[in-house]
Amino acid sequence: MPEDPHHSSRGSSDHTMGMDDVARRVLLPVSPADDAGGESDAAVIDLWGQPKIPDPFVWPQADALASSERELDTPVVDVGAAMRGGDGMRLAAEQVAAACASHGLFQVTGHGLDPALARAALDGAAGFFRLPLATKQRARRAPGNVTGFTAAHIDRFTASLPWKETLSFGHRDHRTSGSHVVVDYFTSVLGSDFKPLGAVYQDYCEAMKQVSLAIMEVIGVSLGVGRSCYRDFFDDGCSIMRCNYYPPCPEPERTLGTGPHCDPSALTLLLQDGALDGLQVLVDGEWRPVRPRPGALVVNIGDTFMALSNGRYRSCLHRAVVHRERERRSLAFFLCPREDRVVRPPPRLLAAAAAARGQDQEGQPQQPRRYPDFTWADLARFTQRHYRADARTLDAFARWLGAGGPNCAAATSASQIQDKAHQETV
Ligand SMILES: C=C1C[C@]23C[C@@]1(O)CC[C@H]2[C@]1(C)CCC[C@@](C)(C(=O)O)[C@H]1[C@@H]3C(=O)O
Ligand SMILES: O=C(O)CCC(=O)C(=O)O
Ligand SMILES: [Fe+2]
Repeated sequence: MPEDPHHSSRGSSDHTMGMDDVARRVLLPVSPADDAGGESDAAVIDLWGQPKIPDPFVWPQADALASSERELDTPVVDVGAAMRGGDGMRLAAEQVAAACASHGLFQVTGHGLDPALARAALDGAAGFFRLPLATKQRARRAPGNVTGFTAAHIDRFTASLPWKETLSFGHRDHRTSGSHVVVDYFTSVLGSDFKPLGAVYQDYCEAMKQVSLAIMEVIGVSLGVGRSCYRDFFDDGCSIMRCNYYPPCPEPERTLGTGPHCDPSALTLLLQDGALDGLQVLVDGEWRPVRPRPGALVVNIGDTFMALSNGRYRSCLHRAVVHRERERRSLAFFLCPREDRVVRPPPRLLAAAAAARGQDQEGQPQQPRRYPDFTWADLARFTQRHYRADARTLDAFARWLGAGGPNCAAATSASQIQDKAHQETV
């Protein structure tokens, strides 16, 4: 790491900073007017050593309610065996179909991710979040943009703040883009000292992209549209990589690291660090933990894929809790289509579904569509500018599009129907 993490610009350089000292300060806006957007002045609040969490971090009771002790039963899919075809693919497709039709989450092994690269990516995140706030702020997220560094999303929201820091950046395959976009991002916003860290994440993203495409082959088989249908759709996609850092929290039962939501993207590959759990999925009214399995990636369906499967595969409703004594890190790779690609279920999927219901001959040649056509650019804009991603993003987005979407003033008010606590503009 280019800067000495033990030297803090946060005024606490008189003690040695360890892992547990990372990022216990968040930015709080000076006045409500600062929330309107733009590069506002911000005050710094030190969370370290506070006996209680500041009010904006307190989540409404319903969201913070108890977690179940019962681990979620998730299939472990060997994607390496699936790629070899035959029984491996058949079994994988069955496992994926069952998980995605119920809660939308499964785990993957046989993915070929180099453990040394996984370790470098996790350690790189630990090192980054240990840096002085002023250094991290060089990558500060610009208003309306998903990429960059944020502390508790304080620049976007005023209530139900998540107890976390994040660093997000876009990825486009080196193969299709011809450039190393992640390396370029790190060097341009953080400086050339960060080129090696950028290279780690460039490699990590390339690996995650390949695993995602392999999973798309399995998903295609599981939905009866063949191996290449969804793989080809995402081949030239752009994705988002997010490093999540959850500091220890004095009142973990009153706040959340990441609130209840469905990922707006298509597919998420999550790497959890160590044995500390935090990710939970809502099943039959209970928040069930997904315990980290050594070497496995957690995979979940997002809203964009739910639309691409015409609602057959469920976007996974999940959240992340925090801990009193221990910090937690996770790396999320969000697979997204190319911004301008139209998201609509493949005709073969709609026809097969209609045939299964005996409607292919006359009357209704295709299964009715559950969601309108959209582009990832529009959904991304909706979640960054008009709506805080939650459990109902896709339906709210469909209503917003119905009211005119990005081109219509009325559409903005349509996006404001939701719960005030969850709806803030940037
Ligand atoms: C497109 C996106 C929006 C969020 C990041 C992501 O890339 C995918 C997941 C979304 C998010 C994590 C869902 C929970 C709420 C959120 C605000 C967060 O707590 O980080 C979401 C992200 C966002 O930055 O809007
Ligand atoms: O940290 C986790 O386990 C989950 C994070 C998450 O859901 C997200 O970043 O979208
Ligand atoms: Fe998520």
